[in-house]
Amino acid sequence: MKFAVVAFPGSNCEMDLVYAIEDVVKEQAELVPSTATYLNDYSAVLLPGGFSYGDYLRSGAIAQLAPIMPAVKRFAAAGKPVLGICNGFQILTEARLLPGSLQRNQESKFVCKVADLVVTNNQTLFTTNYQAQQTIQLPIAHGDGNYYCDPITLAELRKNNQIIFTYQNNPNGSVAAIAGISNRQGNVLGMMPHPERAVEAILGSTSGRELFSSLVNSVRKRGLIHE
Ligand SMILES: NC(=O)CC[C@H](N)C(=O)O
Repeated sequence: MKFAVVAFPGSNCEMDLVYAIEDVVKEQAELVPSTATYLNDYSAVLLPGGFSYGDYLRSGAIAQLAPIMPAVKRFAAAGKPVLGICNGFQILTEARLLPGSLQRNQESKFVCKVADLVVTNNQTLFTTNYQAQQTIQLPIAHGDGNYYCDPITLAELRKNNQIIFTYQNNPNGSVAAIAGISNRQGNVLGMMPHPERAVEAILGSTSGRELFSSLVNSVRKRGLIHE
């Protein structure tokens, strides 16, 4: 199975994602430049963290216009897995593949620390290897991680179990302490914490491993494998 890791100008977590896939869950990962227009050969598409286009205008606002994005939208519309981490989450909201937006942290400061999270939905393509309501530790590192959506959208997210991760100690002012959400269909996940930075004990946490192993299992079960 082959995963696409899309690199935008200013991405800085793409090699950490490649490491998590190749060295930890032992699958293939390919870096795909954001100038590409084709993603059909992949089992999943991953949008990494970083500062695409220097976060100009708003984080993710320019990246969502990159040539690769129509292919990401087609991939998502086909029900295949798309994961956006940190800046990747920001790009997915800007592209309207996920509802709401990521705004400046409440205290207007960049937050960089390990966060305690709750896996509030372990029934997604990305979370089946976690226990229900499991507490996990993942690093966060963002200036624009304050998730906002209006009350109607929040009610829908709750009703459809689209809130996948929440913070135990809300570090950025996010509505309902939301750290990660999925789309209604469950195949697109955006999260501010960095699972790819928590895949080896030496990194301080291995809580990210289950996310990648869940994704591999789901791809296998659904027959989405491209060799
Ligand atoms: N680590 C990241 O992906 C940073 C995300 C984003 N550019 C921010 O500071 O909010």
